Amino acid sequence: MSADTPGSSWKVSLPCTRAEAEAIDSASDLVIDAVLMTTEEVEDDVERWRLDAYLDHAPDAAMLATIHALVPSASAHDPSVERLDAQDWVTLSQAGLEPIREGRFVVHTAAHAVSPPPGGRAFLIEAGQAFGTGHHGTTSGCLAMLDALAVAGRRFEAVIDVGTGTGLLAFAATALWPAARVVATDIDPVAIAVTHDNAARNGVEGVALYVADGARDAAIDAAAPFDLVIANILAGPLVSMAPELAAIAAPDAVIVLAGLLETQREDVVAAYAACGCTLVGIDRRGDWTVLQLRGGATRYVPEGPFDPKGRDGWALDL
Ligand SMILES: C[S@@+](CC[C@H](N)C(=O)[O-])C[C@H]1O[C@@H](n2cnc3c(N)ncnc32)[C@H](O)[C@@H]1O
Repeated sequence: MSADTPGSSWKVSLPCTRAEAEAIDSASDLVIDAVLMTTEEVEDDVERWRLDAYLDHAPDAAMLATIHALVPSASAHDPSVERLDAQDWVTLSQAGLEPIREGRFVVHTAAHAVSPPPGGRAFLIEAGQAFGTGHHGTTSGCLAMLDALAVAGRRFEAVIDVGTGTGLLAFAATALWPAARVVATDIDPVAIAVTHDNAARNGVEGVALYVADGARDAAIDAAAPFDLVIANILAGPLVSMAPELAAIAAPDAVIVLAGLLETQREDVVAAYAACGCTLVGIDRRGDWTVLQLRGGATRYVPEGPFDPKGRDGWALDL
């Protein structure tokens, strides 16, 4: 869909559950001719979310059915369809995205440009085809954890951000540890293209970008080991990737994991413990939990064949 055509646009809205919103936000294979935005409608009621689909054409019955199919819990609701006259739908879809501040970082859209705090760093990240504007607790929790590591005086030489989305966490790593080699990967080629554009837009240089499923990739192997491994994906893929992420971690590496609910923490921690990693810290953001682990004293060597179970992520019942 052309993202830069001002003029009439349409908004289709339906209620949804948090699980549906997370699935939509995280889906890497969703093909739909609309920009999808999910919003928590009622603070303190995690189940009441809303899906807004922005289109640059009037939705036909097939498009309405496609949008409806994304939120089965709303099967009894008629979608609200609103025509937004002579406005730029991209700006509209981002109108609610206020800048977020986390540690020394501020993340903003062009519609809400802000200056960085003193000694801080601002990143311009537009909402669009990749996940990671900083508004989600998993991303902001990772930003906070990275900032806290720097405040504590930790230094890293080689950093990898697996499942980079918009590239934001990789960019934060380059700001905190300018001398580090930084690698950012995603299974979704669109996310890597978005990260490439975001790097240019933010003057970030030197981040090596790879399209890869997890860490089983020759280019990642060649760049390993990493003394900081970041992965904000989802609990299912994180569990299934434990051996490969542990294997690319240097001895005593810091591993930051997010995308898991607090209720999934035990399963994720157990999967990494089986690969020699120890839990050293957590940051709770509502129902979401960010983990900080330490890699084993020696580099982990995976046993057995690669097990892709759980790669579908959000559908996995942990
Ligand atoms: C929840 S988003 C996080 C994006 C960003 N890192 C952030 O913190 O905002 C998860 C990202 O992981 C990517 N992803 C999902 N499965 C993956 C896999 N098996 N290997 C690599 N990336 C994956 C998705 O395409 C998506 O961009």
